[in-house]
Amino acid sequence: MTTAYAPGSVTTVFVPQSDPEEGSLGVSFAVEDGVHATVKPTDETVIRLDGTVTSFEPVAGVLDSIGVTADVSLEADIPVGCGFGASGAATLATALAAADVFDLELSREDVLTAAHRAEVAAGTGLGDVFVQEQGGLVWNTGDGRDRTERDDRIEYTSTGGIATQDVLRDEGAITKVADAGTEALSTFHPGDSLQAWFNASWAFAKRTELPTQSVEQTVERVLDNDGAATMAMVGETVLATGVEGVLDESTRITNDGAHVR
Ligand SMILES: Nc1ncnc2c1ncn2[C@@H]1O[C@H](COP(=O)(O)OP(=O)(O)O)[C@@H](O)[C@H]1O
Ligand SMILES: CC(C)(COP(=O)(O)O)[C@@H](O)C(=O)O
Repeated sequence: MTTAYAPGSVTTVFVPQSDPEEGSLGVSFAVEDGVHATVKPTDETVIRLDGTVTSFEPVAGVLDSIGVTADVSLEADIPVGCGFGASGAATLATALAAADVFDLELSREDVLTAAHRAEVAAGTGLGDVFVQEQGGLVWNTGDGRDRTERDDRIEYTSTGGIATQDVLRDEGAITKVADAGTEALSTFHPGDSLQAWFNASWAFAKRTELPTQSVEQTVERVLDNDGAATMAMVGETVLATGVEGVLDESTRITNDGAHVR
């Protein structure tokens, strides 16, 4: 058996593209907490999340696409379904571990492409795995993907999940995301402070109408404490910078990409 790890990632702003092959436009960063996948060859695929058997469409899909069946044990340090890209991290870590344990002739690029296609096919992600593969702050504002290393501390509170599949299938929501996202991305400068970018991201998030009341109230609490905050796309999660001890949890941007352990 082989265990691989992929960091979670947070998307602040995104703009879906009509051809999903290269991923969406947007600004995301990888976080220290992620998903560990232990893969053992078996006759029939079984997927467990933190010890409980579960269906996990992109994980099952990536195994299918590379032509193997396996017992997959996922351990998540991040909440699943809350905008930390747990689906992408689980899929990428599973693909990396499977390529290793089955001794497949797959390059890292092949593994990444398989994980991305499985995420797109399941409707659970549009580009998270490209961020998780490399780590750091990763953006694509229309001129291709670019990356910088950062180690900002982030506070967050998750109050619930939002199924990414439901949002991506909602044409009205996606039109608002694309309009507001395109405008926000035109103001992105990689050297700017995270505080400035979170403020721009929150203006984007409000225009998408995705923030719930609980997200709005939590963002207000951060602003009242002189920090900046925004919503993780797509989950009922608030991310904050420039505050200490205001939200429940903390993590950091990580510059380490996914790897076999
Ligand atoms: N216990 C669970 N809670 C939430 N999602 C789960 C669970 N077990 C498996 N899943 C799967 O995890 C995936 C979550 O994907 P998504 O909504 O994109 O979340 P995230 O923002 O964490 O990537 C879905 O494919 C869902 O079926
Ligand atoms: C915004 C999103 C589609 C969301 O995904 P998740 O973190 O899985 O909720 C992301 O994958 C992206 O491509 O920018």
